[in-house]
Amino acid sequence: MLGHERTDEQTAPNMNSPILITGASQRVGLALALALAKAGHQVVSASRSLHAQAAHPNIIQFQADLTREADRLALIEHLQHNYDGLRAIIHNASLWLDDDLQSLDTMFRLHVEAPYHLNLALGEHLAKVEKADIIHICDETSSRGSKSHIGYAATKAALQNMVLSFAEKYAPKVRVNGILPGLLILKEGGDEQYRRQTLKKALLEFEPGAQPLIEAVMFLLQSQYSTGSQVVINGGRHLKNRMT
Ligand SMILES: NC(=O)C1=CN([C@@H]2O[C@H](COP(=O)(O)OP(=O)(O)OC[C@H]3O[C@@H](n4cnc5c(N)ncnc54)[C@H](OP(=O)(O)O)[C@@H]3O)[C@@H](O)[C@H]2O)C=CC1
Ligand SMILES: Nc1nc2c(c(=O)[nH]1)N=C([C@H](O)[C@@H](O)CO)CN2
Repeated sequence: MLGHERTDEQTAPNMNSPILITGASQRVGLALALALAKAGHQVVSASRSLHAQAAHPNIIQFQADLTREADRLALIEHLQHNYDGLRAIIHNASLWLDDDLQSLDTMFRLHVEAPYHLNLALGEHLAKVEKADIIHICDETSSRGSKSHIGYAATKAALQNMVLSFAEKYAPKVRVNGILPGLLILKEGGDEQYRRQTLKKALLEFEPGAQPLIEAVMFLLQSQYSTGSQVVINGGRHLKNRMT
């Protein structure tokens, strides 16, 4: 289901090869979709919910639960039948769930199965565009694990590993890279103690918001010589409190 149809009088910028962003109904993904739209890109945003704030002439919202194969197939068909190609796919959709078997299954479907399925199905559509990119939004936690979010860190590690495989599979027409954030935006409603503890985990002790990720995406979209790479944006967290 489309949430925001462009009216005819609106200029159709680059309508024939949009950027697909998964999980752009809120927070980082929404800010990224708006930044890309304002930069002149046509954006298709796929999330379970539609968001009024994502209403922009360059943004088409497509309602999909990406843990469901049927929804992914509908999204793939929409992209293949309505556009000449794809400029990029940005796998941002994610759930940061506490550990239990059901949550692990859900996060595997969202962080691993969905990007795997969409990348395999849309590789040829990407290759139709002069310069095409796939960007996996991972998490720098994967490099060290997380005792409080074991399933989340493991599934994000799998997402990070797929950067390597798809970079080799799709070179040279499609570039595939990962972005590894540390803290970006804290969850709403968290307590002050958690906030202070989290900020202190990095050398740069502040909550940066979506901007570092937007900047990393803009870099990768214009980069001519990056594939199979990881862009880390973690405020120096890997250097804090080292056993020197
Ligand atoms: N926030 C942070 O500090 C950090 C974030 N990251 C990563 O950055 C990215 C953005 O983070 P953030 O904005 O906080 O993420 P949020 O958890 O706030 O939002 C995730 C997005 O994914 C979508 N989503 C969730 N489940 C599904 C589903 N089944 N199908 C389709 N879409 C789904 C949500 O939309 P809807 O519910 O409408 O489906 C939402 O738009 C994520 O990949 C996250 O893992 C990494 C490190 C730190
Ligand atoms: N999908 C999400 N992934 C992550 C989130 C989030 O809100 N949604 N939040 C974090 C934390 O902010 C963490 O980086 C610091 O505690 C990690 N991933």
